[in-house]
Amino acid sequence: MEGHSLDRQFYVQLAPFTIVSETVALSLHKCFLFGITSARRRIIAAVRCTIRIETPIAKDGQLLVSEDYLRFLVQFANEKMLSNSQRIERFFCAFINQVEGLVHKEAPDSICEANKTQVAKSETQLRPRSIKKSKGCDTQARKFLDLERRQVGLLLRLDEVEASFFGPNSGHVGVSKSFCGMENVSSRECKDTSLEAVCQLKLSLKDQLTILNTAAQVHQRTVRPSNERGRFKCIQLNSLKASELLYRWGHSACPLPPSSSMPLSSLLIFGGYGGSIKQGRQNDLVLLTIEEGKVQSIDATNPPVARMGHTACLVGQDMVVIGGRKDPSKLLGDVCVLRIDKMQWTYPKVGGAYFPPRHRHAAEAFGGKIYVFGGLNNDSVLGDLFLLDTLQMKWEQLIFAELMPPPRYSHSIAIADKKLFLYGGFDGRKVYGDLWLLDLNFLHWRTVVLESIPRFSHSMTFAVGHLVILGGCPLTKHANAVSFLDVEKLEWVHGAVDFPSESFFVRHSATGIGDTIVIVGGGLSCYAFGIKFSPPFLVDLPVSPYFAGRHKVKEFATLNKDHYEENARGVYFLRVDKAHAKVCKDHLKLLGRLDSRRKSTASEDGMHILFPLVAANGCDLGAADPREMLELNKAQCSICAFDCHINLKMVKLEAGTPLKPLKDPHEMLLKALSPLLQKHKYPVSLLREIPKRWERLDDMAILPAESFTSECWSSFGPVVWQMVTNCFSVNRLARQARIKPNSTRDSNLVLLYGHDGWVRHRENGILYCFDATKCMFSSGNISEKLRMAKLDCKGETVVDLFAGIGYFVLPFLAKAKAKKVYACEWNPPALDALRYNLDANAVEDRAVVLEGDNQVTAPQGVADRVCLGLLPTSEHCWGVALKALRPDGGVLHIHGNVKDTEEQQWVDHVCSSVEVLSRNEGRSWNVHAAHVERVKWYAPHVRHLVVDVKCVSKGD
Ligand SMILES: C[S@@+](CC[C@H](N)C(=O)[O-])C[C@H]1O[C@@H](n2cnc3c(N)ncnc32)[C@H](O)[C@@H]1O
Repeated sequence: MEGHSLDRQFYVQLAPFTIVSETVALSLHKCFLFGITSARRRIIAAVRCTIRIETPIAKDGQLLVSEDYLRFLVQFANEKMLSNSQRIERFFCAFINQVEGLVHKEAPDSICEANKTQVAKSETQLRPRSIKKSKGCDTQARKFLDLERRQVGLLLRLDEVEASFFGPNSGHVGVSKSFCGMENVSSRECKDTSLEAVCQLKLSLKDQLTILNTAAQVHQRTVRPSNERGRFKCIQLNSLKASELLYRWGHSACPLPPSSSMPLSSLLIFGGYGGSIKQGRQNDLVLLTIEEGKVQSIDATNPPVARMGHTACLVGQDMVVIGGRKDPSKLLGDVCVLRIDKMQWTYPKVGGAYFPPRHRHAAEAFGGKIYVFGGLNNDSVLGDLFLLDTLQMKWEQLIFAELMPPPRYSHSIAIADKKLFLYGGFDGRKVYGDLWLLDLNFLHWRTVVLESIPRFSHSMTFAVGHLVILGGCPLTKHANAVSFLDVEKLEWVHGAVDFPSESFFVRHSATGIGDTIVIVGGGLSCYAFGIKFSPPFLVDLPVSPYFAGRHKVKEFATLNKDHYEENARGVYFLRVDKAHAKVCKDHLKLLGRLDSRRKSTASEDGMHILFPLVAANGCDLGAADPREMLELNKAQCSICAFDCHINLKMVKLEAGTPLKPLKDPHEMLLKALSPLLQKHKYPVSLLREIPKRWERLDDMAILPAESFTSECWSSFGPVVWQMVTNCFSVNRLARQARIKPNSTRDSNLVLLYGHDGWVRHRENGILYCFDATKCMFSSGNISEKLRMAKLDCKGETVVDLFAGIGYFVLPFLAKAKAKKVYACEWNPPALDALRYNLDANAVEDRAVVLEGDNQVTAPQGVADRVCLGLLPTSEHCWGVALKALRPDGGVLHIHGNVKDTEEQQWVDHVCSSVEVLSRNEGRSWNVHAAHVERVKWYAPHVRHLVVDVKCVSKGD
């Protein structure tokens, strides 16, 4: 910042890395950039990172912060800048590898080492980083890329562009104007590569696209799949009229089976980001008729909000759209249904479990149900599996005993042969190349250990008996690679598609229709110039010798066939005589073996009860010995009051009774966790540590203190906590503990899963934000907060001697409309939260925060009302409270924990003590208990009481 006169408003801004690049997210994750940008007349000094913080540092020529602070910021920014430059170095090293490959037309691996030396050399030449002035522009030279000299570079121009990067390693490419300029100089074989010359270059859009296409060529040449089985012809559909309607990404594409109204195979494309004139999120429908090669916009009544990153599945005559993102701040969790025959959108009411909003999830329909996995919910990467029953329009969350796929987004799922395949994705750090398989009969996950390449934002579709995987990030590996997974043999084969060089398949859609794959949209994002979309393509598979003659296992018409019928697989029941039914049921429940989604039933002879069993770990229940399976050895039988000789029999009923959705999280957890304990040979008695009740604060479930206390639970790693958070539909998990009996009443909450304990909780229209691991929050006090909120405190001054995070201060101000509240508090985390909450509820102008011991800080003679919300007692502060009251009296709200047999004595004791204390203070007041509020049970036989003590001047 040296050298700038501070004549405008300056900010130090810690802002998100707005290139929003998947490259950047990968290779520069959590990196920082520091720079000064000028936006109109405002100049911003910015440190870019993943969290946005903006600090004004100067205004109208005046520094708003101390020089020391400014120095600290600059030093901080420089540190970030340094670590960032090291990351950029690695990024450029990867880039130059690609460039060398292009220039030498060699495989890049062979020159990697040479490049490292090259980069190191060019780096020494290019340092130090000084600001050079050129005519008419203020330019800071950093590094640059000169293809002829094979040097890496980046130019930072402060007057036009902040800084951006050109990255072949992803679906997004950031190009700074200055960088393009350098590339442009090179491609035109211009000898003058001085910085000044580069700065003065003005690029046309055509030049910019040339740069992008050059990058594409770099990618194309790098792909050489090892076990390549063929190259596939690709027909570009840019002859299509109005094909720019298909220039979009993050959209959905549903194959429509031929029908009387639409006799030809077609694709129905919905939403996404694109647009030929003005780009943005879309809510339009486009029909692509494959055989005719026709693209047309379709009108439908009552369309939903525009979105991208949603899913659309075909169920019968309905296209069911789920979720997506309306804009960066608005995630959607809605279900929109398009009646295809009427082209009419409807919005059914969806019941069942809570389905958290999300985008970049994956969904697939089967048997009238839509399976939805993962996605992004703001910063939370989801790993849940939901099932939407489109007949009943009900969400159900499926909970799994075994390991399930870790959370991710931009992955893909497909269903074939009653198996759900899940592949790839990204969790913000790791790119996944794992393939998971969910058996839809037994709802059992397993991983398929196969050679596969990590990727995300790719596509997966079904064609010629294979799952076909195309495109995705990182681009260097997948630009034209296509992978096939034989769903019967679970074998991979790889091939390559002859795409034209300027096509990029990231966030595109690929739909298998017979032996053809239809690719729509996708592209690359460029920071400086927007998105370059790919034209639509058809890939014909049977031209490859590998696939020629292979039978088409699934045609798209059958794959997408609407079959609502309930899965009629056989279901195993445990038969037990009626006398032992209850104890058997309890034991099955405890083991998590009772399939509570099915009904128990009486046998035909009326003598027995049949309990439906959950299949565990894929074991064949038909072959299982019921006694062994239920761990009914002698010891167990005595524990669970089982008669060892009880007659148990396994019975298979061919048609399963209809599934009832699992609702109770306790039941869901029993089902999910008992096989885990069994597998690791832990005693089933540990299941008693699974909580039956819990509290919810924000997206955190707070479990009772006695939950999951055995060490075995944490020994499983995060998997158990993930299951529990899935069951409660939350992202964080904590275990309650008794509030510390210290003077600050600290929280003892243990965070079991999640990043931090900061929660936002809204109650009675008031926002309470605090760190739940540091500050207590008693939801049992809600009645008292409501009571205080209902008081009419207009014109009153209130003193809260134990303000905490603002439990009562906020109701007094926001609801009871007190004129002023003095808030005494001495605990720093509570003070942070209190100040935040006053501000967040816009009542800070009527609050005075008094930091420190209330014995010292409390005001005197000002209050109409004093609140003493401390447990177990606030007796040591009654004197301070009396002094705070106005000379003519007022009301004290005195809290205390009181034995249920001693309530009246306590009230009498409070009143007489207050009277004595007031007399000692020289006040002449009548003291009486105007009301006693029973707030909650604090412990067995101990109540949290509040007595309203009225002190009235004797003269009144
Ligand atoms: C957390 S609230 C109590 C809320 C609730 N009624 C309860 O006790 O269950 C009590 C707050 O008073 C604060 N506190 C206790 N003694 C104090 C003192 N002498 N001066 C200022 N703050 C005090 C604690 O730091 C704490 O934040």
